[in-house]
Amino acid sequence: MEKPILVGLLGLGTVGSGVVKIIENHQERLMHQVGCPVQIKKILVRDIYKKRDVQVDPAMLTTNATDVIDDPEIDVIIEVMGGIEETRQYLLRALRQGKHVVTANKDLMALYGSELLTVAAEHHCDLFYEASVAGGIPILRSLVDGLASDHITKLMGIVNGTTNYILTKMCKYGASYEDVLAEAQALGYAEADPTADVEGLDAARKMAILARLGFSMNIDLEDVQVKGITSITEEDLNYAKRLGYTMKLIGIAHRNGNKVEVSVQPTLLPDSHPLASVNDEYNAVYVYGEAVGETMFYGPGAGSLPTATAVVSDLVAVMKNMRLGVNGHYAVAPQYEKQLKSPAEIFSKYFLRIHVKDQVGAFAKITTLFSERGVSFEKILQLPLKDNNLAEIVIVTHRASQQDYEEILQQLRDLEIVQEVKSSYRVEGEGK
Ligand SMILES: NC(=O)C1=CN([C@@H]2O[C@H](COP(=O)(O)OP(=O)(O)OC[C@H]3O[C@@H](n4cnc5c(N)ncnc54)[C@H](OP(=O)(O)O)[C@@H]3O)[C@@H](O)[C@H]2O)C=CC1
Ligand SMILES: N[C@@H](CC=O)C(=O)O
Ligand code: NA
Repeated sequence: MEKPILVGLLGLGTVGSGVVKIIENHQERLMHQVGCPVQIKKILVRDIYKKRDVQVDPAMLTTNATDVIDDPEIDVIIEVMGGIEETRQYLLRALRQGKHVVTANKDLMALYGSELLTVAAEHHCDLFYEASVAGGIPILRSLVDGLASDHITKLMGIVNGTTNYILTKMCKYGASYEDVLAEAQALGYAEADPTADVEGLDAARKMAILARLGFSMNIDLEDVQVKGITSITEEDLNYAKRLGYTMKLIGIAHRNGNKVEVSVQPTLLPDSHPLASVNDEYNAVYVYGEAVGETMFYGPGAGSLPTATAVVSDLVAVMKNMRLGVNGHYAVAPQYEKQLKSPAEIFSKYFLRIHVKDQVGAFAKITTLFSERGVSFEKILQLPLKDNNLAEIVIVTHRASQQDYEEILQQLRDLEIVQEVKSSYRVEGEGK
């Protein structure tokens, strides 16, 4: 029997437990693929006495990272503990000792991916991170390998399982935000601190990673415009339904030449749009390449076994490379200079809901602001509110530049007849 490849696991939570199960249950298949057994030797946790939903030999558990990272017999470190600074130090230490790394950590890869990949390359190590974006969907591998020959100009998708789960349950069943967030946490979809999910930061991190790989540009997290789902109201969801839209948290990365825009924001999609029917914790990423045209990748974006599948597949890739005596990192070698688009160069349709004083000429004043900037309406509704002196106006515009639209919003807020701008969302798909 060949000597096993020994693995050190950092973390035994939702994803770590899935990794242990897959390595145990698929041992024969892994043997076939790689030609030698694989075995987890040590596992770092915070609390070795915690009750877990996977059985491991208690002697494997440790609360001392050194026991895992500095063990000379361990060839590969799988990091599924989360966190940024401490974790970054652990992985740098592992790479500098020549250990290969597999991680599911988008927080870390979005901020320090370039540094870690550089150190990995310097030490001839693999550093794979497929699970970090869209859980079980092999999207990074598809961008790096499957679409390697193409020039990708657009990436758009649902890349956060927690918020998609929440929006699905709120839109379809009228569930309350708090209840469904608690469900998503119990199901293991949410981050340890779900603020990153609901405020759009988790999706922004994933979009930065996707755009970096897809466009071969050094896209930083701060280049991503971010808005989360916390301010979406029941009224907005009702109007969306009435107008034939579905609300989704959508990430978009788009380039025209060297000019790029990357954003994450709640977006209204026509019900017929392919992303509108991606529900629950599922994710989907639409990729447009100049030669291939449209492609779409769909699958579970969060959860124990789906995410662990991506982690263990990365482990298989590492083990194959070890056996071949090569290493093939997902290089971050920016080939194109990045230039962010200005707000005047970013175009979209918009949904706007405002409360105005129900006075003669109010409507005309509002439409004038739009027409002065050449922004026309696709849909418009005006309804009386319970307070008889107020009316609710809902507008869906045709495409407008972000700059024009934001200036219109500012001018609307300054109008005496406008009581409040209640909500505003990007609208994608169909129409001019
Ligand atoms: N959950 C999901 O669906 C997905 C998660 N990810 C990413 O995978 C990673 C893990 O997520 P998940 O499994 O959900 O997280 P969990 O909170 O379920 O698990 C984290 C594990 O790491 C251990 N741990 C955390 N911090 C430390 C520390 N400082 N020292 C020692 N042990 C520590 C915990 O120990 P203990 O058990 O003792 O508390 C726990 O076992 C994160 O980076 C996450 O973003 C990526 C894709 C999907
Ligand atoms: N919290 C994340 C987990 C996977 O990345 C999500 O909900 O998508
Ligand atoms: Na993935």
